[in-house]
Amino acid sequence: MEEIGFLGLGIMGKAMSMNLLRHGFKVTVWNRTLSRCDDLVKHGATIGETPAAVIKKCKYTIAMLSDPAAALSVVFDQHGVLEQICSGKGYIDMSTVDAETSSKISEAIAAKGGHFLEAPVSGSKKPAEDGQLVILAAGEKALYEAALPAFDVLGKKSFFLGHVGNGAKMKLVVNMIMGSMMNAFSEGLMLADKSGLNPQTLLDVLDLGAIANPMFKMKGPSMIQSSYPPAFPLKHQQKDMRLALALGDENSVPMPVAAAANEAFKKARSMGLGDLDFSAVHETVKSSKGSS
Ligand SMILES: NC(=O)C1=CN([C@@H]2O[C@H](COP(=O)(O)OP(=O)(O)OC[C@H]3O[C@@H](n4cnc5c(N)ncnc54)[C@H](OP(=O)(O)O)[C@@H]3O)[C@@H](O)[C@H]2O)C=CC1
Ligand SMILES: O=CCCC(=O)O
Repeated sequence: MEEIGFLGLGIMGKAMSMNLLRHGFKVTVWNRTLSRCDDLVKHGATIGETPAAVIKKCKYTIAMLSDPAAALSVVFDQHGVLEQICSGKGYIDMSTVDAETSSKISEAIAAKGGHFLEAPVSGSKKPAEDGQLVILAAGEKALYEAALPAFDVLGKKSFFLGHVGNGAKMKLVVNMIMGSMMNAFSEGLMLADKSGLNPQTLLDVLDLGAIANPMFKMKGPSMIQSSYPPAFPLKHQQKDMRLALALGDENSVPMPVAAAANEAFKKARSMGLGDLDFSAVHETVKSSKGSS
């Protein structure tokens, strides 16, 4: 595969672009805070001064950005993707955004003769480092097939879900379920503790039963210690809950559990916990009245 551009070197983007470098891909990177490129340069990456410069140099460019506003800014703003995208060049946005944002980007890129694929991912920092992501792609099938050599390095499984928007929707449904589960898990840990049970024993019981899952196993011990090192920032989970609830509105789907979970994530953000891991929502349960 030709040289790959990579825009956005946060928790996920840094891990993913490092993985591409380790597997022999030539990678040109850009990040809004340019100093974040330094580590990648030490591992063989080249720096692009702007998103447009990266697009000009590379046949394919991946983006991994915070949210819809960031994804749109990198494409539409001065020195953005649109200034250099053209026929024969592909843009693959792996950020978690809503379908409308993906469609706006897709239409603008197509109008310039470029090619677009949305490909949000399931899996957090460690699966990104280990190339074990689940890739939820939608858009131009030919670009999906061209991207497979990179996707095979980045993930353990790739899905092609049809037209643009389906990848975004699938990702938001998955994260809505995950955010709702996290709140139930947090309340369960608190209930066990406050009713005189050992929360670690609860983790052991859960891990042997029908609801055993990697998230509980990985996050539980840290939550018991009130430790929330950011693998998936809470502010992004709350963004995903907000976008998922909007998707529910569009489709007249009642989602009272997700709405309650979103309120807890919003409360956590108001407590200044947005940059911690999304499991820090546990602090909102601990801070509730009567849980001194
Ligand atoms: N962390 C996780 O477990 C997972 C995250 N995701 C999704 O992946 C995306 C990235 O997540 P993650 O890496 O954790 O997030 P981070 O907050 O670690 O990184 C966000 C990236 O977006 C960039 N950015 C933010 N705002 C702008 C802007 N206005 N213009 C240009 N660049 C901007 C940041 O640049 P700068 O360094 O300058 O701030 C940084 O490169 C998000 O959509 C998230 O929902 C998906 C799966 C798992
Ligand atoms: O969007 C991030 C979700 C994190 C995960 O899938 O474990």
